[in-house]
Amino acid sequence: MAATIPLLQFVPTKTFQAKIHSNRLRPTKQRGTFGLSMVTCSSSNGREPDSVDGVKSVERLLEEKRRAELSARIASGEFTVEKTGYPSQLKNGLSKLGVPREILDFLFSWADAHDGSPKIPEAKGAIGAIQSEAFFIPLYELYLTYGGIYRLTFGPKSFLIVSDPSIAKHILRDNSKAYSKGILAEILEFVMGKGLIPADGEIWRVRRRAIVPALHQKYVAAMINLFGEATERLCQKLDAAASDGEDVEMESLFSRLTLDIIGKALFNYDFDSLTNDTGIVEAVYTVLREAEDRSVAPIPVWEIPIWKDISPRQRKVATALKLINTTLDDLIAICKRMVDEEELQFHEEYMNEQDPSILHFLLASGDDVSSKQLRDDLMTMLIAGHETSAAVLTWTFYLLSTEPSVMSKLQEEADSVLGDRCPTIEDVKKLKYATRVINESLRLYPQPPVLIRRSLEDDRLGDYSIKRNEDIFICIWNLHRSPKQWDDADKFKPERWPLDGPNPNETNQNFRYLPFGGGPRKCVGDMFATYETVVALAMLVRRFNFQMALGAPEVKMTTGATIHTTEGLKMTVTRRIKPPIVPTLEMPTFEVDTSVGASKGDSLVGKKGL
Ligand code: HEM
Repeated sequence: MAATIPLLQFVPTKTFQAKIHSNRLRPTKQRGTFGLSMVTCSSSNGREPDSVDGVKSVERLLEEKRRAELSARIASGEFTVEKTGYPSQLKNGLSKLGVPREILDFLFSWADAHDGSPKIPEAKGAIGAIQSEAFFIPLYELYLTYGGIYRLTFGPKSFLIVSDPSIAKHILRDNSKAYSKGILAEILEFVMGKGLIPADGEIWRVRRRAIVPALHQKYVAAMINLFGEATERLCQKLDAAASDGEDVEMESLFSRLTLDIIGKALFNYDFDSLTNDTGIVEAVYTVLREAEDRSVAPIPVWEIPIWKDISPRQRKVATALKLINTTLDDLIAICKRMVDEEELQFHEEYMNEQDPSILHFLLASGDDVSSKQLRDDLMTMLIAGHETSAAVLTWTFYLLSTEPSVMSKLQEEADSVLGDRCPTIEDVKKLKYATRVINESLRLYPQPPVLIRRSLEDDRLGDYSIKRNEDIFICIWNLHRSPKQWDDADKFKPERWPLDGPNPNETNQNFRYLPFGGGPRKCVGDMFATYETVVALAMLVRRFNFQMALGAPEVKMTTGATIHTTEGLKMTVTRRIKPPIVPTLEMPTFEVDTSVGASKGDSLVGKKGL
């Protein structure tokens, strides 16, 4: 099944850049991950020599021309299938299975006669002719032409692309029982098993009911300290880089930051990946990359039994998985012993102060589940809560590098709310602008950019009838960037979310904004992730200035489960000359740590004098 996804590796037009983002998004020829896409966003942060601008504007003109040509080709119907493809495909499929032609003719003529509904607009798969490889960019182009639902057909395979809020609401919330995770579950099975993300049906219901209570308010509040401590470790790394005048690659640092956080938060394990790159950390990355690569492989060779034994890569994956599983089994065993020795009084907001992890909560709650299922759930949350948050931070810092005025406002807020302290839950609630920056970053760079579903029964989507077994992509990228839904859709504008308004979510935005999905399968870690990214953002910007590094490679976008960069986010980090801090009554005093150099004030983080 994974082999179907690379078929989607088509298009992005170079011309798309001006449309999508004022910072010149541009496609690349590099391979995408998770079958999705790749574009580049050149990000020089205004530091390119002037002469380059002339070349860029010629390039831009050429790209606009190419884009106009693409639009004209779409409009001319070149990619449009005249007749609905589904019944004929189904008919052919059944015919190949041996169903007699006469019966099929009778059935399909009856169905046609009784199906008064219009046919879903269809784009056919000669799309490779457009010559490009990014995924959601052409999906966006086609959305502008075909509207909120259209079918994309590649040879024998077809997908419904949904970019309409009310249809998204129907699939995700109103009729969610009629949809499964489809392809996604198939791709992720080897690593997540029957964990919460791929699981469907009864297993999902039972596991969701067990896991959601673990992320209660008291737990999330306790995590704020963990976010602060982990970010402080990152600050120390950046401080050293600032002293040495070395540029830093922020994407990999964010990936490590969030891995360290999620390891502690889930099973009280310190990956310490900010300083350590071997063993279990390497194993986690091996497995993650494999999951992404499988989704774009043309042939699912890993399903050939002998391949597992002879392919060095597959052997490495198997070894990595074994190490992770053994580590998780050990952690589960250790935690079980702790719970057995504990004087347990389990209640709704139960939390063990020494080990506030989700694993501890689950075991203490008497969660009656096999170690394998527990492992699947932990692995699922490890992946779900790691790359997503890292990607949010990466793209937020990229966006900030393009809008210095937003950065200044953010720093002002961080200075006045946090001073030199490690954030508390009350602080985080006051970091309203930082929260809006994260909300807006998630609008422009949704992680993941598409949600995958498969229909389990016939249904109606808007004006259209669909049959069971349709593979569906709910294109959050399109929803979040639709000019129908947003003013200045491509502009990074945290101000679009009023500071005194509610936190934007799928409900109050009527499903045009879905950073954490919606309906029963909505992310269980939304609050956790929001606080995590707000804490990291505020702590980093109060202490450092960030600029795209001089001569850094263009920031190019490639999508896996989340949107990655292709060559990292290389930045120059400098310590801020700090403004005076005006103490407030709530603010504790601090001991001065004179052991640290130029940013002495910042080294006080977490050292409360009172
Ligand atoms: C900024 C960070 C995050 C983003 C953008 C994000 C986004 C999402 C989205 C869009 C979904 C819905 C998927 C779908 O409907 O197909 C989802 C599901 C999920 N997320 Fe997150 N997530 C984030 C962080 C986390 C964290 C930190 C955790 C765990 C602590 C987590 C655990 C999960 C789980 C378990 C599901 C599956 C829920 C279910 O199917 O019942 N996520 N996430």
